[in-house]
Amino acid sequence: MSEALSFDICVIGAGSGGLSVAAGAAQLGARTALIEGGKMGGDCLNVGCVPSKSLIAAADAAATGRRGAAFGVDFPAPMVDWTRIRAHIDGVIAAIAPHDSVERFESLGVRVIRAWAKFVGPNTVEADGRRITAKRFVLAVGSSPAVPNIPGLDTVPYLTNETIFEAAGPMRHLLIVGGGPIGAELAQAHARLGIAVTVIEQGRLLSRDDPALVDVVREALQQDGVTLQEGRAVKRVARRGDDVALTLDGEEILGSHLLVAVGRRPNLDRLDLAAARIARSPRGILVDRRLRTSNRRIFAIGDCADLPGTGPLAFTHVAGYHAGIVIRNALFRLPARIDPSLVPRVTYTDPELAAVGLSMDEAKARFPGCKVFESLFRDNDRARAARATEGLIRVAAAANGGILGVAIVGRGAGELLAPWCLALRQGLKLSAMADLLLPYPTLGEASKRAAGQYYAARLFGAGTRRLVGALLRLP
Ligand SMILES: Cc1cc2nc3c(=O)[nH]c(=O)nc-3n(C[C@H](O)[C@H](O)[C@H](O)COP(=O)(O)OP(=O)(O)OC[C@H]3O[C@@H](n4cnc5c(N)ncnc54)[C@H](O)[C@@H]3O)c2cc1C
Ligand SMILES: NC(=O)c1ccc[n+]([C@@H]2O[C@H](COP(=O)([O-])OP(=O)(O)OC[C@H]3O[C@@H](n4cnc5c(N)ncnc54)[C@H](O)[C@@H]3O)[C@@H](O)[C@H]2O)c1
Repeated sequence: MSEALSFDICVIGAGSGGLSVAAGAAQLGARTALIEGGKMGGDCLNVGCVPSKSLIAAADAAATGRRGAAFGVDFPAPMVDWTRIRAHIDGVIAAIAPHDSVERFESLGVRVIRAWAKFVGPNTVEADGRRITAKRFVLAVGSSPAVPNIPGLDTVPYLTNETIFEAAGPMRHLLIVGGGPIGAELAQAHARLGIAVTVIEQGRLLSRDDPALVDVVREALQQDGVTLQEGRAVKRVARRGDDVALTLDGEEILGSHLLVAVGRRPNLDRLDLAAARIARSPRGILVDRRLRTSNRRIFAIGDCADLPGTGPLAFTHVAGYHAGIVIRNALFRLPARIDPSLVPRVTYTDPELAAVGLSMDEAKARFPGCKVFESLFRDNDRARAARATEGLIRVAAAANGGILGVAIVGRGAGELLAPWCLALRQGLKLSAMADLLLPYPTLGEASKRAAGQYYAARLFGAGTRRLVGALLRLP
C-alpha cells in the first residue's frame, strides 16, 4: 500500500513560482510539501534566464572590443573559447543552485519529494508511490518550448532552450525559427561570438513591443551580423547532408544548426487535471485574478496559469509576484488579486528593450486626453560621452499627468525602468519624476526629461509669462 502524507499546502513544481510559495509557506509555519519531477530551480535556473543572461554577458565581452574603436581604443579580434564559455555558464548556475536546492528547502522545513505528481482526486495527488493530500495545492508546473507543425521538422535534429546551452559551441550557421525574446536574445549573443545567424520570423521581430523602439534593436542585430527574415514562414524542413534546409516561399536557407523558439506550451500532460476538476485552456490552467482555479482549493501560478483577457506573462518576476498573491490568499485568507498592468518586461538584447504599463497605442485608445512624451538618448550627456546614443524613452500620460505606460530602448533600459515601475505601482504622476533631483550626468536624466515635457508647455506658456512679468514689475 502507498504511503499517505498530509499537508496544509502542497506545491507542485520547484521553479521560480513554486520555490517562492514553498519558502514563504514553510517560514509562516504551514506544513508544506514541494514536489518536483525535474531539476530543482525549474526553467529559469537551468535552461532559461540564468544560462541565457550568462551567455549574453560573454557575448557582451566579445562586443566590447568593437565598441572601443569609437573612443580611439583598438582591441584585437576576440578569441572565443567555447569550453570556457560553457564553464562560465555552468559556474553561474552552480553558484545560484544552492539557493534552490533540496537541502535549503528541507532546512526551511519543507518536505521535498523528487517525483512527477498526478492528481487522483480533488484534493489528492500521487507522486513516487505516495498519496499526498493537502488543504491547498499550488500548481507551478511551468511551460516547455512549443514545437511548430512544420513538415519535415521531425526528420532533423533541432535545438530548443532546453538543449542550446549545453550544446553551446562553434557552429557554422545557426538558423533560428521565431523572433520573440528568445530568438532575438540568442541570435545576437551567438552572432557576437562569431557565429553566422539567420532568424526567420513569420510576423515581425519582437511583435509585442513598440515598433519604433524595435527598429533600434533590429538595426543593432543587423550591425552584429544577424540576418533577419521577417514576415516569412518556414514551409518545409529537410536534411541536406550535414546541414538543415529551411524552405521559405521558394527560397532555401541552409544552416548547420536549428533553434526552435516559437513560444511556450504549459506542462499539463502529467497532471491529470480532470481528476481534480480543474479547467484549462490551450494556454494553461484557467485562473481568476486571485489565481484560483475552477477547484477553489487549488491555485495555479507562473507560466502554467492562464488569466483570460491578458496576454502571455511568462516571466520569472511574474511567477514570484503570483507566489506572493497565493500566500496571501491561501494562508492569510486575504482576497489579494494580481494587477497585470503593473508587470514590467525587459528583452536583454543590446540595446535592451523595456516596458511597463500600457503600450503607447493602448493608452491613446483607452484614454482620450492621453499624450506621449519622448526623450532621446542622443540628447543625454552621459549617453553622448559613452557613445551609446541609440535609444529613447516614451511615456504615455493621462490628461491629469497620471502615468499610463513607459517604453525604453537603449543601453541599460532595464535598469532605467525601475523608477517608472515604482511610479506606476504607487500611482504617482509625472510630476514625481519631473521633480527629481538627479545626479549629472546620468542616463536617468532622460526619464526626467521625458516627464518634464508635460510641464514645459505650461511652465513656459503665456499665463506663467504674464505672472512673472507682473512680479518683475513689482518694486
Ligand atoms: C531561454 C529563456 C530565457 C528566459 N529569460 C527570462 C528573463 O530574462 N527574465 C524573465 O523574467 N523570464 C525569463 N524567462 C522565463 C522564465 O524562465 C519563466 O517565466 C519562469 O521560469 C517560470 O517559472 P515557473 O515557476 O512558472 O515554471 P518553471 O521554472 O518552468 O518551473 C516549473 C517546474 O515544475 C516541474 N514540473 C512540471 N510538471 C510537474 C509535475 N507534474 N510534477 C512535478 N513537477 C513538475 C518542472 O520540472 C519545473 O521544474 C526565460 C525563459 C527562457 C526559456
Ligand atoms: N528577457 C525575458 O524576459 C525573456 C527572454 C526569453 C524568454 N522569455 C519568456 O519566454 C517566452 C517565450 O519566448 P519565445 O521567444 O519562444 O516566444 P514568443 O511567443 O514571445 O515569440 C515567438 C515568436 O515566434 C514566431 N513564430 C511562431 N511560429 C512561427 C513559425 N512557424 N515560423 C516563424 N516564426 C514563428 C511568433 O510570431 C513570435 O514572434 C516569452 O514570451 C517570454 O515571456 C522572456
